[in-house]
Amino acid sequence: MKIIADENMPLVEPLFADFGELTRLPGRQLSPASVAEADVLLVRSVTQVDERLLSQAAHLKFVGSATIGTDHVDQALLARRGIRFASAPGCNKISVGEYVISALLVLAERHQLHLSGMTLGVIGAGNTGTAVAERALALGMQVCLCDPPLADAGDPREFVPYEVALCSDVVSFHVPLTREGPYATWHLLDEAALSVLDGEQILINACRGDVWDNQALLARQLGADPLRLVMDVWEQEPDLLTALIPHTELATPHIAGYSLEGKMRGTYQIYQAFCDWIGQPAQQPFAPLLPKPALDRLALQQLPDQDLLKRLVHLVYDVRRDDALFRHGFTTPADFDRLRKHYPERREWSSLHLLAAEGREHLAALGFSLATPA
Ligand SMILES: NC(=O)C1=CN([C@@H]2O[C@H](COP(=O)(O)OP(=O)(O)OC[C@H]3O[C@@H](n4cnc5c(N)ncnc54)[C@H](O)[C@@H]3O)[C@@H](O)[C@H]2O)C=CC1
Ligand SMILES: O=C(O)C(=O)[C@H](O)COP(=O)(O)O
Repeated sequence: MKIIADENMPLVEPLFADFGELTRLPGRQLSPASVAEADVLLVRSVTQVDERLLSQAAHLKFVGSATIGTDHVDQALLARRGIRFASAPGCNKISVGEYVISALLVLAERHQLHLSGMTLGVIGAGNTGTAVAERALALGMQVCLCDPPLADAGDPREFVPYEVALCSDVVSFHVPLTREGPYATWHLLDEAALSVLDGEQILINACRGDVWDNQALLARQLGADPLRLVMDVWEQEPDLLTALIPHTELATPHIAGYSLEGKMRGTYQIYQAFCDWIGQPAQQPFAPLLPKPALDRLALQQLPDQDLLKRLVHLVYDVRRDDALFRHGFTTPADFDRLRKHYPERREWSSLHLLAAEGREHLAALGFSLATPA
């Protein structure tokens, strides 16, 4: 079996080498010729899996994308050609949740805001949106959810219309990119939506760049009442509207989901789907594949208040690191891909085991691991 895999996927060798001949290639440069002989294709979000790419791939039987988003894959084409497709739903939802909370803690300090009591509108209440909502609730924020598809499908949670969610102090977007249908998300934040916002509001995009009209946003930022923006994703990555960057509070190169755990879970979920497809049990367990974190144990001597929580969160992951790397290291589209390829290790909060006498439920609700006294 010939397996072609994106060079930026972790764990491919230990999980897939036994199944055939493995070739690793840069995902953005995959061409019809390079995948022509493939039986199995393993990609990330930068590879457009479409008619053109698969035009010579006569033997292809399985495509796996180690990502949550699937807008880069023509799934109807794969179905027509009888090619099995698997993505990795939820694989990096914790990473996205932690990115958003780190960003909120940074902005709260910068603008002297008290998160507890502030309102958060979550647009898209699936895996990542829920991960954000749960952590924000644990910080005392008032959360409202906007998700018309789930509301229409009878999800028992309470939902508000988009216009209502847009009035929140913080509005965080977690929708898939869709261009058609009643719930299309392309340019969900357009000139009209921007016109109802005021400059005190914080807007976060950690889903897909095209969900926000970047030109309309730049026009808004150049006016008298700019918004407080946190942008992880951009229209036309990696060739983005660079003029926007100086008008953001935090800017990063599409790494919200890049915790080590999140990336590894993505490959692992594809491995599970692949094993299921070939009718074999997934032999390898996930936990032993994760390396030990540099910092894994800490004892707390006081109740974890907002300030201590902020310090704990930023001990594990501080979004300002990624913002600084991006602001200083990004000039050309190639830099965008380089920063992503050489992304420094980042662990999830659960990698830190806290020994705490008080506030254990609160720490657990945020996603830290609790250590048991020796
Ligand atoms: N920046 C990054 O690194 C990452 C970005 N993503 C992006 O985030 C997106 C969301 O991820 P998940 O939450 O895991 O997906 P999900 O599929 O679990 O949830 C998406 C939710 O959005 C809702 N939705 C769809 N159209 C909507 C609309 N017009 N208005 C409001 N809600 C709408 C859906 O009903 C669904 O509940 C992914 O599709 C992916 O594109 C995901 C992971 C990492
Ligand atoms: O999972 C998703 O969806 C994402 O957006 C990924 O985190 C993006 O990572 P790459 O696939 O572009 O490496």
